[in-house]
Amino acid sequence: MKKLLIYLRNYKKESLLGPLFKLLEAAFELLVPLIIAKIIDQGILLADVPYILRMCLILVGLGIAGLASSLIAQYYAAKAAAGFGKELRHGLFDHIQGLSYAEIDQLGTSTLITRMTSDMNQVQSGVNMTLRLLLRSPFIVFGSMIMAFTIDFRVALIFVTAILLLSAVVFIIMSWCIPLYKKVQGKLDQVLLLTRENLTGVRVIRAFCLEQEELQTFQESNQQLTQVQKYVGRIAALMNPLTYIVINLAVVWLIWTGAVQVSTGLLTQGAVVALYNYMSQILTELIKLANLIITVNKSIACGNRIQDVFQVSSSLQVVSDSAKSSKIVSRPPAIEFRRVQLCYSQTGDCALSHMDFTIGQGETVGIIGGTGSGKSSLVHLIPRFYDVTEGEVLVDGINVKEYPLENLRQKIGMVPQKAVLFKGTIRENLKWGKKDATDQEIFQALTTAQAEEVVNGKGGLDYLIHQDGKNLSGGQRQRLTIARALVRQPQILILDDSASALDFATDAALRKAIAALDPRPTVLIVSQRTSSIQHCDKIIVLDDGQIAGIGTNDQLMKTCDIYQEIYQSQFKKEDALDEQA
Ligand SMILES: Nc1ncnc2c1ncn2[C@@H]1O[C@H](COP(=O)(O)OP(=O)(O)OP(=O)(O)O)[C@@H](O)[C@H]1O
Repeated sequence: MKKLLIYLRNYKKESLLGPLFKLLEAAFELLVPLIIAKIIDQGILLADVPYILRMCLILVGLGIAGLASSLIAQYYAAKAAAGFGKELRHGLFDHIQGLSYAEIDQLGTSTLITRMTSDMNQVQSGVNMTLRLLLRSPFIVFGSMIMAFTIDFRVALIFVTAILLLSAVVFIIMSWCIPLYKKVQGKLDQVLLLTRENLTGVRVIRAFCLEQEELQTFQESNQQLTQVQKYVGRIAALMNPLTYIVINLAVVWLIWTGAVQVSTGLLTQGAVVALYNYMSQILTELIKLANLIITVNKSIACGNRIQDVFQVSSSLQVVSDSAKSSKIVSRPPAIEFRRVQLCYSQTGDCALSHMDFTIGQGETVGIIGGTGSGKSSLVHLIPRFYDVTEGEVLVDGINVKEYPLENLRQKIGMVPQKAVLFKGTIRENLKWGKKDATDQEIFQALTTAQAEEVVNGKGGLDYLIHQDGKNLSGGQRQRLTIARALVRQPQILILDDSASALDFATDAALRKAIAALDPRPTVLIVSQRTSSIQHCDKIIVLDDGQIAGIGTNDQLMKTCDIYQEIYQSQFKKEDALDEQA
């Protein structure tokens, strides 16, 4: 958590002025009981009305000065906390963006969202409250005690006893609560995970009539969260009654001792009232301090969760110097896999092994294989979404690890399996491919992607896409994501099963348009359909993470059993469908 405080560096002035003005406010407050004592002992006792009025004016002055100091302190503390929150959020977001898929998979998106939102808010309010109360409350508590000592030594010992007892109560309750706050945030992660999965998968859940089961699972998770929250809440709720008991006993003891001292003439009535006021101030401040400690502890628990994310460093070792990556190699293969192995976890089986092949410049290569055979894993290695466990992946003759990440990814147009679009206009979405793309360039890409009619049908590039592209069909989304990748005119175009929602005719037209591009990119088409890849220059057949065959359609039909099986099963099906039609 301490390391996060670096994000306050641009708010040093505010972080200093906030607590200082709070101290000033506290100092004014500490003077009030003394003035009241004077009004009682001198003004009321001697019936000196002008003196009473003068003192009342001083009280009003102290009140106004205290209020002004408090407002200024709140302003600076809020400014520092909001600024801290903004910079920390920015820093965390930036850090997460730099992580590879492997770390993001390992952490999980739900917990990252909780850490970016709920944890972040908690840390921000912790900083705000700390700046306002961390100095003020102890200052009032010890200031009141010192003031009590200046009034009467024996009575002041009551203060010392009360403060020691109160500190013990606060300490015990806090040590009980702190570990539980972390647990609460963990349970919150689970609830968020379920919420997220249910909201994104709502159609599937309804299609399978699983609403009741999902509701049940959610209720169980929510119940667990509530139980931990209630348990912590009950312990934390002990704080106020216990502190009130201690303080009220101390007040009774104080009034008793004070009354005895007044009757023996050792203390004035005004002094007893002042001591009583100091005791009340201590009570108020200790309650604030206890709340501060609760908030700070929650913030520390949340801050540590954020810190944990910062501690996860990216496994992608990125080079910043582009000298090596820009060296000229004469007509190297566009892509080369050398003895590549990829294992997602150290213990589990490898998703890919013994991958050895080259893809020439401008070649169109199909990648086919059963479900889970490693097709997506293979193409993810090219833009370095994941790093190989063993071997090398080369682009234009250079190991992908030797490229600055941006240079490498600039070369590649990636169309992922899931067509993801963002809230915004079609134009904004397509400009993700190339920031300064003109409408003409966008329309060229749309034409190649067979998406021009989609855009025209929606009234043009200013059509507003809803979150996750919900107002578009699956096929429309796919065409737009293909166009987005084409806008940047990539050297390498990867279509990861991204034409699955297109009908055969559109799929064929798309392949034809891509083949006609000038300059012609190197194209990798991942597909489950033989019809989509059979005309490729080369086809790589994967089986259980290994290469089962490489060659053209004709070669593979003679040499690769797996390819023959896939081909025959699909063509029989398509023939049957044709007959039915
Ligand atoms: N992020 C990941 N973490 C752990 N294992 C993964 C991850 N992604 C894929 N795998 C595993 O790697 C293997 C290959 O998966 P991959 O997605 O590459 O297959 P695929 O051929 O593209 O499948 P499909 O055609 O169904 O999309 C599978 O066993 C899968 O469970």
